[in-house]
Formats: sequence, C-alpha cells, structure tokens
Amino acid sequence: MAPRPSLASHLKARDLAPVFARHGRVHIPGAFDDAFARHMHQALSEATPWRRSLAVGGRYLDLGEEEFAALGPDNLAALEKASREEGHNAFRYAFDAYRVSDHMEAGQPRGHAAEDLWRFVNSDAFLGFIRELTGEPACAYADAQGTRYRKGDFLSAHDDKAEGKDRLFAFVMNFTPIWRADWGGLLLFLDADGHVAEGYTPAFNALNLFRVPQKHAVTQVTDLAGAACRYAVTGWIRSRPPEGVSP
Ligand SMILES: O=C(O)CCC(=O)C(=O)O
Ligand SMILES: [Fe+2]
Repeated sequence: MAPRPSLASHLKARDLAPVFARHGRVHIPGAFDDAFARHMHQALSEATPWRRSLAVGGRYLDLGEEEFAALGPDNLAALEKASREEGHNAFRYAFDAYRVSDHMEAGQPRGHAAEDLWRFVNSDAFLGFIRELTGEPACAYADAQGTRYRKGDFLSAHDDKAEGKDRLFAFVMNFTPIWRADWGGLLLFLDADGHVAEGYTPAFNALNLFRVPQKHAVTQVTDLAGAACRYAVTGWIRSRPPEGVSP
C-alpha cells in the first residue's frame, strides 16, 4: 500500500504560530511522515507527465511534452528574442507543472500520488493545522500543483495576488532529497527595498507557508545543479472553494 500523507506527529501549530504572526511566513522542516515524502519524490521524479509552463514575451504557455517538442527551434528562438526585448520588469517564468487541482476539480483523477496530497490538504487535519498556525478561521480550500525546476528554470518576483481566487496563504512542499543552496532554486522573500529578507533552500520534506500578498521569487537553477531537479507541490489556501467544487 502506498504511504498516506500525514503531518509529522511532533508538529504543533501553536508552537509555530508566533513565528508566523511575526514574519508572515514560516519554514517547517520534516513536515510529513518520511515514507510519504519519499513516495512523493518517487512519483514526481518517475511518474509525472509534466507540462512546460512558460511566461515569455508577454505570453503564458502551458504545453504538453509533444506540443513543446513541436514548437521547434525557430519558435523557441522567437520566444527568446521576445523575452529579451520585453525588458527586466516583466513577470517571467520557466518550469514544469502538473496541475493536480485542475484534474480533481474537473472530477477526473488520474491515480497520481499528488492526488492523495490534494485530498489531504483539503482535510480537516491539514486545514485545521493551518487555521491554528495562522489564526485565520476562513481557510476553506487548498489548490495544488506539482512543479519541477530544471537547470535554467526560474520564477521571477511576484506576490501571488490573483483576482477572484480568494488566496489567503501560499504553501510549498519540497520533495527533492538532496539540494544545495548554490544550485539555485531558492525561494526568496523580498522586502520593500528589493533586499532579500529571507531565503529558503528547498530542503527535503519541508513545508513553507506564507501570507499572500508577499513579494517572492524562485531563483534560477544554476549549472551546478547538473541533472538534479527541484520537485515541489505548491498551492494556495483559499477562503472558499471554486464554484461547484466540494473536496
Ligand atoms: O516553488 C516555490 O518555492 C514557490 C512557487 C511560487 O511562488 C508560485 O508558484 O507562485
Ligand atoms: Fe508565488
């Protein structure tokens, strides 16, 4: 039987609440039962049909493997040219995504391990933990997507605010067994002066939680990462589920 998701028994929301109240974010190492974390890494690294997610040249692309391959070098070169021309202030990203909530909200589960995690983040066990940790009783729904960042991938600075999505908090669960800060892929929080207020290395089995809106970015994965991939499941805690969805 596949390991089921559960929070590590030593975690106490009330112990973490003062940190969250002070900073609007918290890094929680060893968040899940270890067997589940290893199971998630295996599913993300071996059994996930990733889609290429790109914001480039003012366009937002979401391409299956074949569609991405069919783009061809000319189109890719045109996109890269457009992205160079759009300047430094544009919101840009390049990573791979597996949109679990899209499947679940449409009532079309595919049997992926991340679906158990989607069910778990929508359980009273998890939402109750987040309510107690944040002091926010309105936490009602969590969406989720798997992500993979490979060499060169990144997510530029943004604050997660999205009209009509009722986002209260963002979460990131890291599932890469070995990672080093000098490989990039760091989750940075930026202050009003553009300085790095805090940075989280994607440590295996850590749960990061932060208030929305809040300026943050994922730094580009460097050459030093070699073939290593940064795997995570990320999403937002919302004050209500999307229309017609009751997880
Ligand atoms: O993967 C991360 O650490 C953060 C992801 C993020 O900020 C986002 O998806 O909006
Ligand atoms: Fe974000």
